[in-house]
Amino acid sequence: MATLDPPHTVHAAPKEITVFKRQEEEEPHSLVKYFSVLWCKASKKKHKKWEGDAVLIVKGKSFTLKDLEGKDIGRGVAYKFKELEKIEEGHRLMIGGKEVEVMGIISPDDFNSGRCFQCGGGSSAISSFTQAAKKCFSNPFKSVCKSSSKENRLNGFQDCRPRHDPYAPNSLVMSRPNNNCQWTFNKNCFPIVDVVIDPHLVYHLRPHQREGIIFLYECVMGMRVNGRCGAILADEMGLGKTLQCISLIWTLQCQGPYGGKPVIKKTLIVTPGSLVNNWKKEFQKWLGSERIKIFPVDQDHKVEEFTKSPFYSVLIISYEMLLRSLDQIKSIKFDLLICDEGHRLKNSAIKTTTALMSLSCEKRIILTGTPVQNDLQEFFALIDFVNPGILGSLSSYRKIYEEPIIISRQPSASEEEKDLGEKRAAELTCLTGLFILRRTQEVINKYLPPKIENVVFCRPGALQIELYRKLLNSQAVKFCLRGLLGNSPHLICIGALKKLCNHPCLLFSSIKEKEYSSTWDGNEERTLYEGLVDVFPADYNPLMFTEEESGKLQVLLKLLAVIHELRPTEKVVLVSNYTQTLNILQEVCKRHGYTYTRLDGQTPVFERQKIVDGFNSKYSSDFIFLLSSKAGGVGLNLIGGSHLILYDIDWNPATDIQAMSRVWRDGQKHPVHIYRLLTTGTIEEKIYQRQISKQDLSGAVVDLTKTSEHIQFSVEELKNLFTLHESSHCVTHDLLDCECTGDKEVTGDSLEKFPISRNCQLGPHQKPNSLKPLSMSQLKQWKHFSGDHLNLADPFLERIRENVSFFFQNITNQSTAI
Ligand SMILES: Nc1ncnc2c1ncn2[C@@H]1O[C@H](COP(=O)(O)OP(=O)(O)OP(=O)(O)O)[C@@H](O)[C@H]1O
Ligand SMILES: [Mg+2]
Repeated sequence: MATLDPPHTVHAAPKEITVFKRQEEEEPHSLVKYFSVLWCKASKKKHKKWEGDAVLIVKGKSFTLKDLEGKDIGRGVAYKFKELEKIEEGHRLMIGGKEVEVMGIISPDDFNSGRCFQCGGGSSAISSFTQAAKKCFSNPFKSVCKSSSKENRLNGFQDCRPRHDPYAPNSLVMSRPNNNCQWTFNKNCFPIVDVVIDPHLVYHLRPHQREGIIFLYECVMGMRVNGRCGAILADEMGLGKTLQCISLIWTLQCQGPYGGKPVIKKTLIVTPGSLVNNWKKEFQKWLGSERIKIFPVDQDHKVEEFTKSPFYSVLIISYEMLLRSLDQIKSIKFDLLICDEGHRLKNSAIKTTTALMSLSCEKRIILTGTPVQNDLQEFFALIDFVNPGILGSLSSYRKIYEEPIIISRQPSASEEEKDLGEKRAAELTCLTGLFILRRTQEVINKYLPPKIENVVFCRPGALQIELYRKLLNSQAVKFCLRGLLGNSPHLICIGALKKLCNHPCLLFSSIKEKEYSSTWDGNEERTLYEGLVDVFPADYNPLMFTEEESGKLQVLLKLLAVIHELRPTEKVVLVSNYTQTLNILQEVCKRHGYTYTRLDGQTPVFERQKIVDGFNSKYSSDFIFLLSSKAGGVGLNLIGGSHLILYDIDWNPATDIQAMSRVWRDGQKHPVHIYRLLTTGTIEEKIYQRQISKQDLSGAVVDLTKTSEHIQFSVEELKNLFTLHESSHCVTHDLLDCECTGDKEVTGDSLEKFPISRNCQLGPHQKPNSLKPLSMSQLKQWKHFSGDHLNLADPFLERIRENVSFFFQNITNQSTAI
């Protein structure tokens, strides 16, 4: 057995312990002890040059030395393990060629949570804060205000009063800074003045928004994590993150706790292009146009204008425009930075993130409706953006948090690994929870009208079935199922099936397009389309499509007709993921004389808000809003519509959820009806099942940027995808293990009684999330019945039943529904 260090004695003697390389000699059940130590390379010098802090872990005869970034810097097995047993504070030992001095004992709890790594590592701000807060603090007024200017200062602020009455009923008063904060931020010893939110705003605030404003205020004022001024407001969609920010900006721009001096002068709001005008509108809605001067950047209003004028205090700019005007933006001193839909900053390497990181502004807020904790790397990027360095370097974060957490989630993890991973996750949540706030939709449910959600399984038309069979018999599909051909041919097959489900004419157009194409891709696609044209009538013209050819289109038409008839003043949002499908839906609107408006990827950004406002206005004559979910999903308010029809389905549940929450939100006056149309027995059902199956959610990366190209399929899965179930009323119901035969209305418990929990990587410390996709077991709790069911209480469903094989329905806020 080799020894790493030959035994020798040094005067004043740290004891050398002989170490063996072999770890297996470790005693399995021996107690683990942890010590904080200083370490340096072994030398005989009297005055040591200590290299740094480290954590020593001793288990029986074996030990590991880790630096504060969590990296192993020494490990081995001790020969004289009695020495290890007796370690105490002040001891010096030689281990693994290093000399260590024991500074103290670390409790297993501090090790398991990872707290012991924080004191020298990235989270110093937090630990020094908690330590400082615990210490008895001398009043900064006493110590600092002895200067000769003290009296002048106090005189100057003698009649410093809060801007609004803090004692008025219902007033919303911000927390006063504690001594520690004053020490850092009130060096001039200004008297403390209450910061009170403008009663004009408070009047409108929901309780969760009041709390949200206090949270944001405390974060940006450095009151939650000492010296750090960042926050992430991750409230679910539609909870009014905009109003909370507007209230904060207005408050900080006029008031401050130190002598009443305003905290900020200029604010930068960066947002997706389609929401620039939405921000403008919200400012006007809540503050009118006089109180605060905002400057939305668009084609006619360039950043220079803002730079030159002292008049404006808030610059609203799109992410794209920000990159183009970065130099100008950098020359302006912003005191507050708000990144709306800030989930896009989850990648620290992308230009937008580096550009925003380069701004010197310390008070940074990310707004996002998407949960931030499902991917630990993305989580780090967001945290590091708002509070740079707070979790240490990326490499130490990986060692201390990410690795143990991921290891603990693997099926092969030992009890010890599971325990460590859980504790590290809990600690990470606890640290970051100081400046992340997420509330779920439930907090506003009671202010919203009922929501009636329906999943409608539409019978495919005869032509659709024939074409579907033929596609499944094609060479291309057979090759896919044998795992042959590279270049993702399955995506082409899936695409063709999805088009067919929407309408056969879409497939026809693709076939015709490819007929003349000579690329390799084209060849592949041709094998898929072989012989298909013969199935269509000889004189088939896709522009003259008939409505009976698509099961979903027939259902859609009947739905539109019944809505028009029974609710003549209500409007419909009609959503598809595809521009070509929207073209067909638009044509249908024309044919039937339905007035419509449309927003898709081609709609110029500056026109979007106009279109949205037009539709939401009570004077609008548009009956239908045609929306491309990918283009217009995020952030839009379409409360003018109270019926939302999802014509097709996306692999990513987040895209569909985004679209659905455009109408069921604050300001909606009518009960909301949501219809998700799926073609029975086809790939659409499979995609839906994939959306709701537990297995798919275990990774739970619910993210708008993930598309079907990122999804890997096994041959087994492809076989399932490429099967048509012609005899089933509803394959999804067949999979539910439900005893009913669909001939009577079956109802489980209401969905609201069923808390839904998302498997996020940080473990079970999150609250359930109401806007997450359903799971199979939750779907089983929905009312469900076949299309042949006798008494349908819902007049809308009654009208479409002829073309429908099965329904699922769930009602939220039931009291006044339908
Ligand atoms: N207290 C309130 N009273 C009435 N309406 C409100 C209130 N708060 C917000 N709203 C309205 O609710 C709608 C949704 O708000 P907002 O757009 O800020 O949501 P959000 O949290 O940003 O959602 P998303 O994540 O989808 O962007 C807006 O029309 C807004 O004016
Ligand atoms: Mg928003």
